[in-house]
Amino acid sequence: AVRRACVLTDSVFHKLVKNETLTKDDKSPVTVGDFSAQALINTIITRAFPDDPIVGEEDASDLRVESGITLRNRIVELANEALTAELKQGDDPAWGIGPGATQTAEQIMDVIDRGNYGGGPKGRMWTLDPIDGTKGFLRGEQYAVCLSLIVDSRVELGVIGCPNLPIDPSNPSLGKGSIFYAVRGQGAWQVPLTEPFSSSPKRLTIPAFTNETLNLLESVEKAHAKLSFNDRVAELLGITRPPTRMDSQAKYCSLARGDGGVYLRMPTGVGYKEKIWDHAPGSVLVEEAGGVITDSRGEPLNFGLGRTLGENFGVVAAGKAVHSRVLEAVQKAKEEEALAAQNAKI
Ligand SMILES: Nc1ncnc2c1ncn2[C@@H]1O[C@H](COP(=O)(O)O)[C@@H](OP(=O)(O)O)[C@H]1O
Ligand SMILES: [Mg+2]
Ligand SMILES: [Mg+2]
Ligand SMILES: [Mg+2]
Repeated sequence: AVRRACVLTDSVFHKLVKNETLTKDDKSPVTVGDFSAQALINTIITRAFPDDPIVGEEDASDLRVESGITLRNRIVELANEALTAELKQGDDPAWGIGPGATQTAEQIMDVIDRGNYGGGPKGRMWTLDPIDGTKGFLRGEQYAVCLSLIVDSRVELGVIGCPNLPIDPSNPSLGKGSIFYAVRGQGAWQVPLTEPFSSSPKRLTIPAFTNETLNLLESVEKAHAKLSFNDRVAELLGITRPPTRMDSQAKYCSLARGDGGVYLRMPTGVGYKEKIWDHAPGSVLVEEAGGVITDSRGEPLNFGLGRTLGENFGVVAAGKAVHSRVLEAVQKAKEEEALAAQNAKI
């Protein structure tokens, strides 16, 4: 499902025109690529696991009204193109894909809305972010197709497709496009996007870092994370390498294979709650690569609270040894901030 969605989103990027993007209520963008990829993946999950609910980022309400007709028609066309594309290794026609698997507009809208599940502490559920890092996607930079399976609040499986991420940053000639995946207890792995089943998977482990090699992975978008706080944490840790900024859960993939040493995402203070689909796949990937992921207090992320992670204390992910040092630096930077705020009041 993730491979097929990556092919879809990559082709949408090359065909995207200006009026194919909507601005959601929270001012964030969503494109025909996000909607059609959610239709595609929800179709496959629904056919393969009919009883499983899905917590998906997008919903079809804006497409069901008069003003959404042009966008809806385009999404139906793109979703059907992706659904009916020829079967590849690993595909099963029972999943509603392959030549002839066309759906009506009504079916496409309904299957997008299979992502409306509210989440919660008990039972099986999938999380889907059809395009994570939509802003990166629109810039032609990093984005990711992100899927996870949660059972009783615990992430058991994470799959992250990164069409624009170099396969090996130290060897650019290998090109771009990988799928990263982890099954709880079975390790973290990387396979090429083009041939995910016929190549031998590469096992990922977070390497040891020194102060000279350590660096931060952070958002490109200033509205998504408090980057000035990251700078102070880096300073406290004695980090000299500049941070690596990239959109999406490609940051978790980069962390899992050692391209960067710490993923730090602190709230910007506008009351935004982090969404479970933005962290569930990445969290199991990092843990299976030998890392630790918590909020900025050192508490585990709770995937059983609903569609969000609840009150926002940020996210800290790193290798085991580095993680405890980062938490200390984060506490120190928070204390400094509180002190400065107090002094400002006086
Ligand atoms: N104010 C905010 N604070 C933190 N995250 C935010 C935010 N507004 C939007 N986001 C989330 O940030 C995600 C992208 O993260 P990153 O900056 O790491 O690329 C978005 O995912 P989508 O692009 O799937 O909507 C969105 O869910
Ligand atoms: Mg979005
Ligand atoms: Mg997202
Ligand atoms: Mg998204």
